[in-house]
Amino acid sequence: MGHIQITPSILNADFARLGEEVARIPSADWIHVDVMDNHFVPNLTFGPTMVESLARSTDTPLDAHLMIADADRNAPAYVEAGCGSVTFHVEAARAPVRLAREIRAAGARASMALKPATPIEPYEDLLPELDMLLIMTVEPGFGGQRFLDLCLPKIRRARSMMDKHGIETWLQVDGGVSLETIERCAEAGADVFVAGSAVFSADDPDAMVAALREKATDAADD
Ligand SMILES: O=C(CO)[C@@H](O)[C@H](O)COP(=O)(O)O
Ligand SMILES: [Fe+2]
Repeated sequence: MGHIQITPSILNADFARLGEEVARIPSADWIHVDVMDNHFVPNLTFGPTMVESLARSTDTPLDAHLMIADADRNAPAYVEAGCGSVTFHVEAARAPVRLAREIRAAGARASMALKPATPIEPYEDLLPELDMLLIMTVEPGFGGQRFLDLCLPKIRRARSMMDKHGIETWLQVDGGVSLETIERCAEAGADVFVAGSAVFSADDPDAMVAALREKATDAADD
């Protein structure tokens, strides 16, 4: 398991003041940017041009979560836009191995996401091709949804597969992560935590990042 990292999602931030919003969370390890195309998910956010501007406005690396169709064709633009990590959904990729290799070759960390109903087992042999696996803990598309406990066994199974293969792939969880749910995720083996509404609805977002980090670290150490 890697060290605990907190990656706040800007989905619930004020899009008209994104630079200032990101500046409110200096202790974030990454900034999680949710790209939605109103096709793969029923919601629309922003594309590579805006992501490129955001990348230029902060020293914190960007973690792009692409909820877009035809990931094979569309994902490389987010490496070019300056993201340090690019996550595509396996449900939207025709050739996930080729795409992961392309993202790595272009200079970013390659990551693959699974929706709650997508099993991990068919992808076990593919894990060494990835720098990170994202297990969604809500149906992708919206912030502020309730955490799905039914995803916890999949997180445990993914962590044992990684241990079995002796690989350092990070295991990220995304959706409904809060002070109430983060311990369960860390105990199950997650080490990278996306939190959107928990961080941006807090009076002090950076203090919330610290509180989430402390809870996850304590749970992972137990
Ligand atoms: O990818 C998504 C939603 O599809 C997430 O990144 C959410 O934006 C996280 O928000 P919260 O569930 O933490 O409010
Ligand atoms: Fe996300």
